[in-house]
Amino acid sequence: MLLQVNGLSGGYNGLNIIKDISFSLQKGEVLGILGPNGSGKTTLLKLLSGLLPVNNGDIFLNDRLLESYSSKELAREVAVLPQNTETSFTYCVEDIVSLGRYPYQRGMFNTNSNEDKRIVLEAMKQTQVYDFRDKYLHTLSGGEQQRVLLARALAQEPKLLLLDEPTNHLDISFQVSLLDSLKTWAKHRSLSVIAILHDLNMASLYCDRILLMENGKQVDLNKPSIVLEESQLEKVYQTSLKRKEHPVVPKPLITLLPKHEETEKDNLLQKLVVTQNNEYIAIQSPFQFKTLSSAVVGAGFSWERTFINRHVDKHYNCDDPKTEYKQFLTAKNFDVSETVGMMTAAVLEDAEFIIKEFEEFTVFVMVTAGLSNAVDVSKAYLHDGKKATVGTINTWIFIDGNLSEAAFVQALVTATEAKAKALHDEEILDPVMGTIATGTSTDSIMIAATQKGKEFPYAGSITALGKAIGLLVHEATQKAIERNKRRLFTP
Ligand SMILES: Nc1ncnc2c1ncn2[C@@H]1O[C@H](COP(=O)(O)OP(=O)(O)OP(=O)(O)O)[C@@H](O)[C@H]1O
Repeated sequence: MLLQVNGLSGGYNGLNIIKDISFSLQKGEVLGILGPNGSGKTTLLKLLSGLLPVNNGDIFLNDRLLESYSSKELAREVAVLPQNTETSFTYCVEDIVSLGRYPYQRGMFNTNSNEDKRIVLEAMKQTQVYDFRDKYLHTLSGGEQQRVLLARALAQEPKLLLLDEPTNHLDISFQVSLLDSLKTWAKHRSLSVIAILHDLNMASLYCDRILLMENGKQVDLNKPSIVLEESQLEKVYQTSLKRKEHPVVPKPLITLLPKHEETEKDNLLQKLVVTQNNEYIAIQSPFQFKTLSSAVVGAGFSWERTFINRHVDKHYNCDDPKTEYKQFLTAKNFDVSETVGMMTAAVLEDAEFIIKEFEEFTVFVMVTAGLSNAVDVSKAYLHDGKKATVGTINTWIFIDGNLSEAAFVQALVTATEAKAKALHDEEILDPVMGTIATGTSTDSIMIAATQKGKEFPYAGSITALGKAIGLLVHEATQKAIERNKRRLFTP
C-alpha cells in the first residue's frame, strides 16, 4: 500500500471543502478523480501533496504520516503536475526539467551529476520535448508547456504522481500517448498515479479505479464499469448522457445527449418517399433513422436515410460485392455514407409494403421474397456445400419510436419468427430436405427507428410493438411469397 487516506477533511482558511474522504492506493495503481467543477478535486490533490493542511483525518504515505515528511523528502516520493502552469519563467526547457532533480541534490552547490543528466534526458525524450530543450518555456504552446512540466515531474522519479487535468492542453494524439505512457510506467515502474480528469471516456479507458466527487464528498469509488453508471453520472453532472460499450475493449463509453428538438407531432413515417422500378426499390427519408441491419452496405448499427433494395440477376457473382454495390449507389446518385443497401434476385414488382398506425406508434414494413434458396435451418447442415444464389427474403421494418438496443435485438427476433411462420403457412419447402423451410440461406433484415416519440425498452411478442411487428411482417411476407408463387406457376 502506497497511500492510505482516512476520513480526510480540509480546505482553505479553516473551512472544510473536502469532507470525510477515505481511500487507499496500491503501488502501480492509476486512480482517476472525476466530479463537476467546484466539487473539490484540486483541493483534494493539494491536501495529498501537502500544500494544504489537513483539518481532520490522516494521510499515510508508505505507512508514515504525510506531515512528518520534510519538503525535500516528500519531493522524492510525490511529484505534482498542477492545473495552471506558471509560464513566466525565463528558463529554458532543459533547465526546468532539471529542477525535477532538486530533491536529490546534496551539499551547498546544487550541481547535476551525470546520473541526474541521464534522468533529465530520459524524461525529455519520454515526453517528446527533447527537440525544443533550448527554448524558453513561455515561447511554447500550452500543450508543449504541459509536457515540459510533466517531464520535470518524471525527472523527480516519484513513487506517486499527482496530475491535475494532465490532458487539458493536449491534442488527442498526445492525450493517448501520455495516458498510454502513464499506464506503462505504472505497470513497469510501480509508479502510482492519481489524475484529475474531465473526460469520462479517458477515465474509463485508463483508470484502474475512479473516485467520483460531488460537493467535496466522495460519491463512489470503484472500477470504471461500476462508477460510470448512467443515472449516477446524470445526477452528479446534472446532464443527460448515454452509456455505450466500447467496440473493442471491455470498458464503458459515455456520450452526451444534446437537448431534444421539439418532438414532431406528425407521423414521421408518412415523410418517407418510395421509388420503385425494375432496378431498385428506394425509400428515402428527410431525416436519419437508427438502423440495425445485415445489409451489404451500412450493416450493423448506424444512422441512415436512404434504403435501397437492389435487384440483381440470380447469377450475380462478385468477389467484392460491397465495393461493387457502393459503385452502383454512386452511379445512381445515392449518398453511400447514409445508405443501407441490400440485394435480391426477387422481382421487385412483387414487393409488399404495409404501413399501419397503432395507438401510440406506426410501423411500416417492406418485404421482397425470392425463394430459390429456401432452407429448413434445423437441417441446413445436411445441405451440400453448393453456393447459394441470391434468392432471398429481405425484410425492412420502419418504426416511429425510440428503441433501446434490447428492443432492436428483440425486434429482429420477433420479425424472424413472423417470417418463419409465413413460410410455414405458405408451405414453402426446403427443396433438398423436403421439410418446411424457415427462411432462405441469404436472408437479410433491417430494423429502422426514428428514435423519437414513444420509448420502447422491449419489442418481444408480449409488447405492443412486438405484436405489431409480428402481424405486419407475417402478412407482408405471406403476400410477397404468394406473388412469387404466382409468378413461378403462371405459364
Ligand atoms: N484558494 C482558495 N481559497 C478559497 N476557496 C477556494 C480556493 N480554491 C478553491 N476554492 C473553493 O473550493 C471549492 C472547490 O474547488 P476546487 O478547485 O477544489 O474544485 P475542482 O473540483 O477542482 O473544480 P474544477 O473542475 O473547476 O477545477 C470551490 O468552491 C472553490 O471556490
